[in-house]
Amino acid sequence: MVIETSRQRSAGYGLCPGVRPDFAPLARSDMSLLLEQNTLLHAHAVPAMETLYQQIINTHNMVLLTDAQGIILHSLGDADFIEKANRVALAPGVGWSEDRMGTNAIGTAIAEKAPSLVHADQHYLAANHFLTCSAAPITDHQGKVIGVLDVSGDRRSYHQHTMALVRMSALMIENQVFAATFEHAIVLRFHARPEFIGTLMEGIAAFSPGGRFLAANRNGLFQLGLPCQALQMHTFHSLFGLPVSALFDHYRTAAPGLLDMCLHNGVRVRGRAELRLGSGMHALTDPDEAAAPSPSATAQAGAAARPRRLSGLRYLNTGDPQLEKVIDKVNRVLGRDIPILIMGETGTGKELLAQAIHNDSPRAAGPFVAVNCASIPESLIESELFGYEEGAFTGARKKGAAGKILQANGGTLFLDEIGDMPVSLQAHLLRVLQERMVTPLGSGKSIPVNVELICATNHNLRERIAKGLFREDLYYRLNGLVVKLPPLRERTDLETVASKILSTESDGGPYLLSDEVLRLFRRHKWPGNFRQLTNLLRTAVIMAGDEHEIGLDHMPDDFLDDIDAMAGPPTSAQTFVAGSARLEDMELSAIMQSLEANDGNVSATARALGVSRNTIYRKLPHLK
Ligand SMILES: Nc1ncnc2c1ncn2[C@@H]1O[C@H](COP(=O)(O)OP(=O)(O)OP(=O)(O)O)[C@@H](O)[C@H]1O
Repeated sequence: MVIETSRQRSAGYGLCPGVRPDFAPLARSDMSLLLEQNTLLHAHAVPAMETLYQQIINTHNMVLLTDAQGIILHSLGDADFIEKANRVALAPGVGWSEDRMGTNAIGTAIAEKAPSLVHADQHYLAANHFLTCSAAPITDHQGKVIGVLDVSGDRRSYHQHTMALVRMSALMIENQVFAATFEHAIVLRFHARPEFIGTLMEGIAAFSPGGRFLAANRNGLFQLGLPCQALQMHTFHSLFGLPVSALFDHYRTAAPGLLDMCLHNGVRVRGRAELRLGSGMHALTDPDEAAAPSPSATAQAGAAARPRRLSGLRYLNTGDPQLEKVIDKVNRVLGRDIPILIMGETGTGKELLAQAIHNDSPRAAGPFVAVNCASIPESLIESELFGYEEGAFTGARKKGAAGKILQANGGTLFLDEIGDMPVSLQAHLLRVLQERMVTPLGSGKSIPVNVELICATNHNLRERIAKGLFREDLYYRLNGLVVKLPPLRERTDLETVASKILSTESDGGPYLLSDEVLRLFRRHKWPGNFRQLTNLLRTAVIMAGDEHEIGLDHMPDDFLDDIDAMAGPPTSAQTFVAGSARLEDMELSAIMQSLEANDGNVSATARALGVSRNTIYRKLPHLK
């Protein structure tokens, strides 16, 4: 059936079965250009072709790679089985599209976007009847054919397993091209059966650094079981049940095993992720690198694996004067072995700043190890930080474990929420910092360590000292440089920051905030600071879909509720002066009065007036 349809197409091209085919290859300069345009495909296909050729050596067959138009880019094998006059047929530069050669495995695989076997006289042109050919298309992450892998040989050499080998090799190339296409992305390899990870059967999915779904390979799509379009609305969290931050935590551990995840459809899968995010953090994107996760010409040129830094201090500087001062101070002490204490409310970016300091410091090539002192149970902090020897306590791992301090050796140790460290452990930490030696629990041996220390807290440490909850001597040991990160509500660069986050969340997509939303953002108190803003914008981008302006309709209800709850009664500056008879003015007057009667609560006002909350929000700016 496929052959028949192809033959009809061939006739439609005006080809005559008896005609001598045009085996003239491309000119050398055109060929170089073609190879350049297909660098990524060529680079990943050649090793797979060599492996494939090893399986069929001495069978009078050749392995061919073509571009998306069927022009041979690379060939392997000996053309001796072809009579002399036709030996050029399978050489680089010769085109095998259906419109030139009629029905043939390469051209037909491209036309049908499916593997194709064309044997002997199934070829449209009589001159090609001496061949038997098995071809499989190679597609990119969007399902577009980017090339064809083919095994062609003397028709007497036909073997039924050839097609399977070609398909497997094409899949291997596809997976490699897929993984290389996404730089600055999270690339997850997964399967319900852990032994299939790293094989052709694995699913591969790519996510933006903020966790937004970008693409999946064939097996990935199959396992996820959702149409491509639906997947575009998903995030790492919604598909695999884990927030992206859990990935970072997982890969910060000393010997991370496979991830254990639950797909959105309840199937348990295991996986391994590569975090190709420069040096590990993901929230900030430089405008000129904003579109990085999407496959680009540079990726095609083979630049895929080059790591790029997006998390240095300069990327944090988005124009807020308070923050600029912080960055300036930090820059002065970089690499000078002065401990830095970062103060700031939750979500103000303390950890992000710590990571940026590390990335800009001379220790950037060393590890960055973060420990959240508030989230580890008190009984475990000691072993977590200092490590333990075999048999140090019940439940200890057989071979003991290196603590976080040792893991950070040569790099930076970030102690988050240091104010919550139990007093009993503070003396131990102080000793380590002073002596620069760690003694794992249960061990008599001290090990020298060399770490740069950054601590963070959202407590007032002086108050804690006064209450006997924090040791004064440790405080003085930690506060070489104290910097305070401003809360979001005090920052003057809210708009810039929001558009950076939008750019990350939408992989550089052109999302903008509407004026109404911006006004709301400026009024909001942002108790969760950047964490809250990032989550909000992530949802808003999904809600906005193809609309590129984020409006009130894309704001989650709980955010609007928060705004309601925080709004006080309107100020006198907002009081409307009645007197004009315009309908619009009367409307505003009614809203104003109702707002006053409801203590500024927008929901109650909307209910009282029988309109939506969005309508009230839209009118608010006109109440001045
Ligand atoms: N300047 C920023 N621009 C964009 N996103 C940011 C910025 N600062 C922080 N974030 C994001 O906000 C979230 C919280 O940041 P981070 O963990 O660094 O804050 P934190 O102050 O350490 O919070 P906590 O005190 O709760 O541990 C993260 O998702 C981070 O990527």
